Amino acid sequence: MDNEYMVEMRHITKTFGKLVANNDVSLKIKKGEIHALLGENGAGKSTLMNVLYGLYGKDKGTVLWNGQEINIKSPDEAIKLGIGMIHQHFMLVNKFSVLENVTLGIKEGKWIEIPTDEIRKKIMELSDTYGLNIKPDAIVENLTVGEQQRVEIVKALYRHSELLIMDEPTAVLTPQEAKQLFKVLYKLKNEGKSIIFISHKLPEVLEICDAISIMRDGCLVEEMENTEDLDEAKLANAMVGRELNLEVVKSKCEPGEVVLKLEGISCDGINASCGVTDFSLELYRGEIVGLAGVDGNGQTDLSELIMGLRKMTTGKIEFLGQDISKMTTKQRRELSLGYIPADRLKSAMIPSMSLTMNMCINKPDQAPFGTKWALNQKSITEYTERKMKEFNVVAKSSGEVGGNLSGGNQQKLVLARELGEKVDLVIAVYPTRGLDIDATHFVFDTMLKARDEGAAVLYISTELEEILQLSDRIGVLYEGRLQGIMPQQEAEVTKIGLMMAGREVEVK
Ligand SMILES: Nc1ncnc2c1ncn2[C@@H]1O[C@H](COP(=O)(O)OP(=O)(O)OP(=O)(O)O)[C@@H](O)[C@H]1O
Repeated sequence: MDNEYMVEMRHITKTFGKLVANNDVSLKIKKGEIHALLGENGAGKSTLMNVLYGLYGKDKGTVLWNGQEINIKSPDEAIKLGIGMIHQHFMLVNKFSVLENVTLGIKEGKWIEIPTDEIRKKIMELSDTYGLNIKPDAIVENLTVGEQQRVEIVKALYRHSELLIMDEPTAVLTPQEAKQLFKVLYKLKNEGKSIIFISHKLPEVLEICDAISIMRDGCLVEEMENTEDLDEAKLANAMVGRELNLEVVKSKCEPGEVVLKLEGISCDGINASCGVTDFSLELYRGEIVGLAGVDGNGQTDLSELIMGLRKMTTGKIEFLGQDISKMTTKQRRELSLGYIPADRLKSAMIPSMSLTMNMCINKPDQAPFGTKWALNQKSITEYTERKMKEFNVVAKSSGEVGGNLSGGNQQKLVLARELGEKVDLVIAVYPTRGLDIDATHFVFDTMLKARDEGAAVLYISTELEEILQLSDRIGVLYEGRLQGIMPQQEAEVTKIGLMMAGREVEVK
């Protein structure tokens, strides 16, 4: 008999030592539906999906695929069944072509040579059918993040996936790319395929999902159909189990002296990035300057240039009146500034190291962490545990490795390290990416607190809503240039939108 459900997970329990990441969770996914899996950071969503995909073994429970009980022991087995998973951090080999990535790991029967022409044809067919716009011979590192995600989709479809698990697929996409992705998802759904959609962005969940399951503290607490009367507040409250205050309260901006002065700074792009061209900006004490822009317009280049991680080809950088243009990154790090880089797992922390080591990583030779001769483990642990409490970092212990924390807790640890002491300057790039509502508001509060204590904050984000809520002045970055800057009161969404698309708009 044909089964209504593509997959049923029954009473799944998964523990990591004493931590119960999934506690008796039951989840049913119908054929031909987009099913949202929601929950705060650390609620257990990724763990449940990793169990389904065979990355983690379960302690208890059963999984049914098309009504048949199965026991998936590896991703290979999951893929063979028709389960595809697209992780937040893509699993592509950057130096390889799309075609090479698609075929990676496939054993084509008895073929000695891979039938390249056939595969190329098939990729082009899939790309056409689903409007993915993917060229089989393009090299992955030259593709935008949106294109790389579409390569992941092609890869899954090439392997005949019937169920696609997508872990925060829009976190790295521009609004336009997200819309394009939704079209692909609708098409897949209309063909009877199912999608599990993990997201922290409630408007898009309400826009595209048919059903919603909510996890909290490892348990599945609610399942609902996406009906007319459902709204963001209801979802948010169900996720956290209490009424949330989502208001951003800001004191009046009273700018002081210039903290950071960027005078015509430039750097070349690397890989697919556009670099920075002749960028000038003064940042004052006690203000937040929000820098809006579509991803890939030089955001990372700019922040890395300020931090001395990139070679400056023109210009001058002053910090509190001192020319720091020639300083090394280590010397800049010793100034009173906090830097939150865009890529949490690659640039902000070392996932395989403990939280204590991640806490002292920038200044291991300084108090309270140690001297140039030795680390003071006791003092590092005490400091880390105190800051973890202050910044609500939830982890088994300070000895836990960073990679085992949920995204929100990783980011809170980075904030605790960078803004745990009073600073004069904050450079934050996409600081809320992948964070749940509560953690996002924690980031907002931390930024506003730094501003109120006299820091100048450069807040770089692709989320216009956030920029409008937090900033005192708003600039737009387009192809590595400052397209314009205006006081928050004069910022209109349409005006900024046009500037983000590279249009010249008059600003006072
Ligand atoms: N490999 C692991 N070893 C130890 N603990 C882990 C491991 N993976 C996850 N955890 C823990 O299990 C809990 C659930 O984490 P999980 O990543 O499933 O949450 P999530 O809901 O996906 O969060 P996010 O929205 O931040 O991605 C967290 O407390 C996390 O620290």
